[in-house]
Amino acid sequence: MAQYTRVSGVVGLITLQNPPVNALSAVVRQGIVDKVETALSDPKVKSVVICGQNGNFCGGADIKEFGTKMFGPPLIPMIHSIEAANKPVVAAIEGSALGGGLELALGCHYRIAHSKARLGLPEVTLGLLPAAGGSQRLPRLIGVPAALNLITTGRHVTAAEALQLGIVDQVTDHNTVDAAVKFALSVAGRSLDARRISTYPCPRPSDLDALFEEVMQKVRQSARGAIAPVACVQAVRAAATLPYTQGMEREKELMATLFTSGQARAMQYIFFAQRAVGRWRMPSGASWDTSKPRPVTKAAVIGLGTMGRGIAVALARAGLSVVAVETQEKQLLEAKQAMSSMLERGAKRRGGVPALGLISYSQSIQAAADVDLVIEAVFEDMALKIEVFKQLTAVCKPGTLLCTNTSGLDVDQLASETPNPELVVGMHFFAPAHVMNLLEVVYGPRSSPQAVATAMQLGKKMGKASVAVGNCSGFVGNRMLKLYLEQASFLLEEGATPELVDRALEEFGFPMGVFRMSDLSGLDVGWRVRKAAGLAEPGEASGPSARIRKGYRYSPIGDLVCEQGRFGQKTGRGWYQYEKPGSRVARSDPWMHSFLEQYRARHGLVARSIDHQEVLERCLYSLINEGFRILEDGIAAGPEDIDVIYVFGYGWPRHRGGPMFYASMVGLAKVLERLEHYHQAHPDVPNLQPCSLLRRLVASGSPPVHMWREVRKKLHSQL
Ligand SMILES: CCCCCC/C=C/CC(=O)SCCNC(=O)CCNC(=O)[C@H](O)C(C)(C)COP(=O)(O)OP(=O)(O)OC[C@H]1O[C@@H](n2cnc3c(N)ncnc32)[C@H](O)[C@@H]1OP(=O)(O)O
Repeated sequence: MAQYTRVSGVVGLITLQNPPVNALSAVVRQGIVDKVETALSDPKVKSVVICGQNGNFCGGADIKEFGTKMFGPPLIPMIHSIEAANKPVVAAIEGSALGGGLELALGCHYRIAHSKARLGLPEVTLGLLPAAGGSQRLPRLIGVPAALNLITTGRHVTAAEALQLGIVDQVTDHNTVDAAVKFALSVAGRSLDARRISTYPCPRPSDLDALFEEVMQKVRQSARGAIAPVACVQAVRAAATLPYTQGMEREKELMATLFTSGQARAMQYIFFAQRAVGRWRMPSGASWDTSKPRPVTKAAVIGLGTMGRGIAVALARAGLSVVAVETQEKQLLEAKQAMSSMLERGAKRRGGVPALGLISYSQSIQAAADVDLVIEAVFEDMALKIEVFKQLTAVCKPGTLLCTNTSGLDVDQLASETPNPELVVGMHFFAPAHVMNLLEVVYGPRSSPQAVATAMQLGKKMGKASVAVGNCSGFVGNRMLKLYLEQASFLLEEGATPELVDRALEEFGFPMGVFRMSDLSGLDVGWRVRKAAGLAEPGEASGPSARIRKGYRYSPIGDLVCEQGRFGQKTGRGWYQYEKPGSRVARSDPWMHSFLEQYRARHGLVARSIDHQEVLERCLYSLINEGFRILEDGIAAGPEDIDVIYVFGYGWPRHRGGPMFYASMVGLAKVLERLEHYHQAHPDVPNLQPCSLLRRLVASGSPPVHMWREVRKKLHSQL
């Protein structure tokens, strides 16, 4: 709803009231329509200010209303009537003005923003476009190139940038509503002819066609099959080439296609999933609302390899004091230099001052004596980590939380080596840790809820989607990835090439196919893990037994490639060839093709034709099947947790909503049928056997994702 008061005698003040972000729900829209009418018809009122309750202007349309029958006055005529008003209307922007919120402000005649406010048209991130006139007004106000940038990326701008771009008229450090009221008094009675953005001609750059062609090409490339960014470009083009009313028609037409699309549903699902994972729950019943995090102002990072450096930088950027420890002098100096330039580059890109002063460097673990929390980031070796934890236990003040950055080692085992296992949690960061926005917080049976709450809050503070997961080999992300990688190798044995597999996955929307991705991360990493697990065996054994380990089908192809010293980009050779070690452009490698032919010949395998559909079904459905097992085991609390992990950490295309949401879109019965089919064709691959939770869901009529938890609960109660 909206509240109306008269202030300073002649200013009508309309306050949007819909906590927490004043989203434009039906009642809020009705409130605005009514209160604007009241203000305009009150002869005492000379000008109007629109603001939001609790220091937040407006977070846009109410996303919860999408996909339901819409009631209440529509946004477009509501904004038009504000713009057409014969009294000046000033938007007082505090907190955020996003999506429909900014569109509402663009319908006002003036905009005053607080210096800490954020503005943007993020509809593209929800699979939509700014369809309440935003795609038509913004280019008229700030020009086509700047509007294209904001609308196609959905990025939020600061008040300072908004002022520079011309989106707002004034920025204040003081009370924004007071400033807006003062401003409204100063413009009362002035002509509004030059203040209605919809009447502005759209500035047309001379090379309009070339500009749109270039932007469209760029957008198509980065959108990877997402339709909203393309529609955003088309809508801005309409603003630049058509009169306003026709542009609005085009905006409406484009929005109609997006609004009901599966992509919009997927992206809106991820929006809410990202927030839902913050409401974590452990199998013990402990949860986010009953567990209070501890304050953390000072943290230590032990080990300054690639991961440790990224973690320390991310902590400093979040405003924490960081003690960075590396025992080797040479490595410490190198790390210091690298971390300083990471901070400087980041500050240059984002604006602001690099947080160099927040990090102190030391060769001694003693420096961690007074910190609130330690993140150990030494080499992935259990014995080494146990030793470091022993030292930390001796050095740190009582109650210090001990976190291990590991991508798969047993957090419980490590915890059991310390006198206070309740203080131990895993923090699985993704490389590069100062860039990637995902964190798996791994709890063991003895981790205290407070330790989990603290790690989750710290992750959030670092700007990462943080997901609490149980302890098991590979946790959630890597446990599922293992099956995806395994199927990709089997496909090579059966006749595919790395190029074919990668093309299918990239057309699906992954930024990189599995083989290009493996080349980037380094093939030796997985090889080391397989050797440690007793899977990788040296040599070129042939015959069926050479492809069986522990009774199941195993593909040694990756091990053989590593035996050739081909570790991916860093050695200039992997599944592809590169111009030189460290180069990034993957080129098809004839060596690999003849290696695969020889391999198949040696093992008596006959290559067959494999299409994209099979690649997707085998790689993705096996990964999804493991996702169901993870749910069944209670390692992830719900499908949203898995989907957030995959979208934020593994490049799963956001417009497909994450693997579990994707499975529901494909149809659980279809996923089950295809898994059964592939399991029959490959009985030596037990992982293809459909998981019982999937069967149970199909038997329950394939309920939507948000109801899966109920089915799982019933399944558990019957066990
Ligand atoms: C066919 C024609 C139809 C025309 C339809 C017109 C379309 C208009 C386009 C739009 O306006 S689409 C919406 C655009 N707005 C956004 O994308 C903003 C989304 N929100 C955010 O980015 C953030 O929430 C925030 C505003 C920056 C605040 O961030 P903060 O970290 O402070 O809080 P959160 O935890 O994110 O959110 C708190 C709480 O509020 C819920 N919420 C936020 N925004 C909306 C919204 N626009 N609609 C409904 N609910 C919203 C959020 O889900 C959280 O609640 P929860 O219960 O914890 O999930």
